[in-house]
Amino acid sequence: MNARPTSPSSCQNPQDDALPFEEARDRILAAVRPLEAAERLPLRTALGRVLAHDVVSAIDVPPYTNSAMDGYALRAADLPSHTTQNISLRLAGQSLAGVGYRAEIAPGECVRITTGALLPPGADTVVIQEDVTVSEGRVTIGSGHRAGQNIRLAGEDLARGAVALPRGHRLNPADLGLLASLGCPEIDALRRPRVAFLSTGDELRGLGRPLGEGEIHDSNRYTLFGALTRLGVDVHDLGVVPDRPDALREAFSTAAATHDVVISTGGVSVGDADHTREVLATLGTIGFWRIAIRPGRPLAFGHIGDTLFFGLPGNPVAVMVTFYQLVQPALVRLSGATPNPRRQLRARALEPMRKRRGRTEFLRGQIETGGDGEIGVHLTGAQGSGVLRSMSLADCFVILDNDRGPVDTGEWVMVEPFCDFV
Ligand SMILES: Nc1nc2c(c(=O)[nH]1)N[C@H]1C(S)=C(S)[C@@H](COP(=O)(O)OP(=O)(O)OC[C@H]3O[C@@H](n4cnc5c(N)ncnc54)[C@H](O)[C@@H]3O)O[C@H]1N2
Ligand code: MOO
Repeated sequence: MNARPTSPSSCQNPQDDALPFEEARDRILAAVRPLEAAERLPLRTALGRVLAHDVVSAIDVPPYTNSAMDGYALRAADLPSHTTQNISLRLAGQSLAGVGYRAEIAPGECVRITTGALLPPGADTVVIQEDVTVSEGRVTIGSGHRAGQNIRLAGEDLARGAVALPRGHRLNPADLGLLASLGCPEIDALRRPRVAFLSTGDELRGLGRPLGEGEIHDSNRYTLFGALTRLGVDVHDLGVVPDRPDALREAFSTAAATHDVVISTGGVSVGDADHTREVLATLGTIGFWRIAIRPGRPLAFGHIGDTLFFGLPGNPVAVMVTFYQLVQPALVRLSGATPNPRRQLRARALEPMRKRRGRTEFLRGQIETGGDGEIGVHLTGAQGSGVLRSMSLADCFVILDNDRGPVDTGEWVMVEPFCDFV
């Protein structure tokens, strides 16, 4: 019996060895061993770096009990006990930020205090200055105050000996401030993954040169540069390599010798000039090379020695989708960082969406929030895997899973907002 002919573009081909998306992602993650080497860095150069150890606070934060407002510090026991009664306290002195009032406040006394100033001994409550009248060295306070109000207790943000930030945390601007508040001038960070990337393709031209017939500008090295730089890895652009097996072999093996990860784009499909897979197979091992996703179906994942190799497809949006969905999680794991869960939200499709069953599709969309707070999503234009403009306009992926068919307006879909990872 003759074999049934299959369409080359079909993803439902029964002989198709394309891996389901989740399996591909899990297999890649399982192949990654996090880096362990650490280096000591001054605090200001540590932005975006991953902590090699827990940071334990050597002090209380705040370091002393202080006032949260400008006003008068007093004993709660002196506050009026009845709702209608006023009290009058003797103004004994002042406590300013940096110059505290050291004496004990006696019953019937209060002290002028500014925000952040040390709370004098004996005081446990602050009444804001707008709520008092001051005359001839006495302060009159009405009702409606609460014992302990407007006080920041020593150690209430962070007690001495507590873990301020855990190993694996990637430092953001707030963390730099937190570490500064603990008095840490430097931290131990994990070594950054060294990542090389290159383009393959004889049609590619650099920027600033006019295009000849059949030539295009190389955009993949720019999207990858941006995405890798944002991720905080150590980035090395190895340029464009010609579509020749010997040139690719030389480029891949040199890159693998000095990098933790090598990413190529182009040449992974079945065309006559697509040599990435065969070259990878001669230099190392291929884990798999076809995934049931769109865009990004041909993707050669493997190893050259200990180096992870990602042969991404050439189409510019396929590069971005496979990078964010498969490469980036692997790089986060390699860098020793605790991954942030990616939030997926349910949104109403604001237009029909084409979808073929049997593969996971990543469409480019924009989130809209209606007056009732309901989230909707529309597409940002043509969804071809070469159309970068619709990627550039997008603020989310619309993720249509394997078993889903075409989507009608008004149906629920899942969206992944870019703010979590792009
Ligand atoms: N007969 C088949 N043809 C194709 C299949 C298939 O299964 N059977 N798969 C298609 C899919 S899906 C994709 S994705 C592409 C992937 O092909 P390659 O990885 O071999 O990529 P190229 O052919 O080298 O390039 C594809 C496309 O992208 C442009 N490109 C490449 N590099 C860059 C770059 N650095 N900057 C901008 N644009 C780039 C290139 O000019 C092509 O237009 O294969 C399909 N074909
Ligand atoms: O799946 Mo390919 O990535 O359509 O372009």
